Amino acid sequence: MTAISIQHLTKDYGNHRGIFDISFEIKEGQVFGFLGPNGAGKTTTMRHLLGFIKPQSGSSTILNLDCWSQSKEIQKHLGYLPAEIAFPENMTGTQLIQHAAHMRGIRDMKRAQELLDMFDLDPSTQIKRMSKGMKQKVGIVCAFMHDPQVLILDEPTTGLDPLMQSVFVQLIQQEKQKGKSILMSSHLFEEIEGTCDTIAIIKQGRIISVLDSQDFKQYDKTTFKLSFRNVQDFESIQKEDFSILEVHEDQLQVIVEIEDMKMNELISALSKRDVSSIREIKNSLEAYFMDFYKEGKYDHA
Ligand SMILES: Nc1ncnc2c1ncn2[C@@H]1O[C@H](COP(=O)(O)OP(=O)(O)OP(=O)(O)O)[C@@H](O)[C@H]1O
Repeated sequence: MTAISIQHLTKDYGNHRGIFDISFEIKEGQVFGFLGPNGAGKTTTMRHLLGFIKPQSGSSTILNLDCWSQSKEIQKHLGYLPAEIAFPENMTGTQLIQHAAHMRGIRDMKRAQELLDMFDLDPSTQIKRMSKGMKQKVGIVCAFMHDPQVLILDEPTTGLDPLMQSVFVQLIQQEKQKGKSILMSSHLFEEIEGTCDTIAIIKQGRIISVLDSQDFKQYDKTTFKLSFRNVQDFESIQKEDFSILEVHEDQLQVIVEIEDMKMNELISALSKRDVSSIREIKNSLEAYFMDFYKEGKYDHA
C-alpha cells in the first residue's frame, strides 16, 4: 500500500523559488530520504503534506487521505518533527509532553518513557533552559510517542551529538521493522545511508534524482590520495587504467577513485612502486551527492 503520494505538486513563490512538479511515492514500511541543498524545497514539500500549505497545482495524499482537505484525519496517524521547533518556553519538557499526550488522547505514557530513556533525557527542566539538543529530544518524543503509522521528519538530528545521532538511527531502524513509513530530510549522509531504502535529491525546487539502496551499491567507490617517493612512480601510475581525479606534481600526489572490484588491481600496481602514503579521503556516496549539491551542476534556468 502507498503511505505517501505526491503528484505534480507545485508552489511557485516567484523568482524560481518554491517547488515545481514534485512527484514521488512512499510505500508502507519504506524509509525515504529527502536530500538537497539549503533552500531546495524540502520543508515546503513537507509543509504541504502537513496541510499547512495549499498547493497551487498538483496534490498529495497520506494513507489515501488528501493532505489539504483531510489533514485533521491524517493527524491521528502522523508524527511530525519540524526543522525549527517553536515550543512554549515557559513550560517544562514534562508538561509539554503531557500536554501533547493529552491533545492526542494518550493515557499510557509507556512509549513516551521508553523514548525518554532511549535518548537519556530528563524532561523536568524548563524548556527555555534546555540546550538545542535537549529540545530536539523533546520534539522526537512528541513525534513518536503515539506510535504513528507515518512519520515526517525534517532534519531530525539537528543539535544531537554523534552518540544520540546513532541512537536516532536505531530508532528509525526499529520503526521500519514495525512497518512504519518515514519521510526524512537530512544533510547527514551516514544517517541517510544507514536508514533509507530510497533517496530523492531535490534542487531548486525540482527532483533531480531518485535512487534506491541497490543503486547506492553501484557507487561503491573509494577515493584515495596516493603519495610517491619518486617522479618515475608518480608518472607511471598515471598511465595505469585508474580513474584519476587530481594530480599534484609538487607533492608527487595522485588522487584516484577506485571501484571496489578494482581494488586488487590498485594494490598490485602500488606494490610495484615506492609509495610514501595512502589515505582514504572521502566516502563515495557523499562524493556522489556532493556532485548534485555543487553550484551550477544540474541547475535549472
Ligand atoms: N512563505 C514563503 N514565501 C516566499 N518564499 C518562500 C516561502 N517559503 C519558502 N520559500 C522559498 O522557497 C524555497 C524553498 O525553501 P525550503 O524552506 O522549502 O527549503 P529547504 O530545502 O527546506 O531548505 P533548508 O535545507 O535550508 O531547510 C526557498 O528559496 C525559500 O526562500
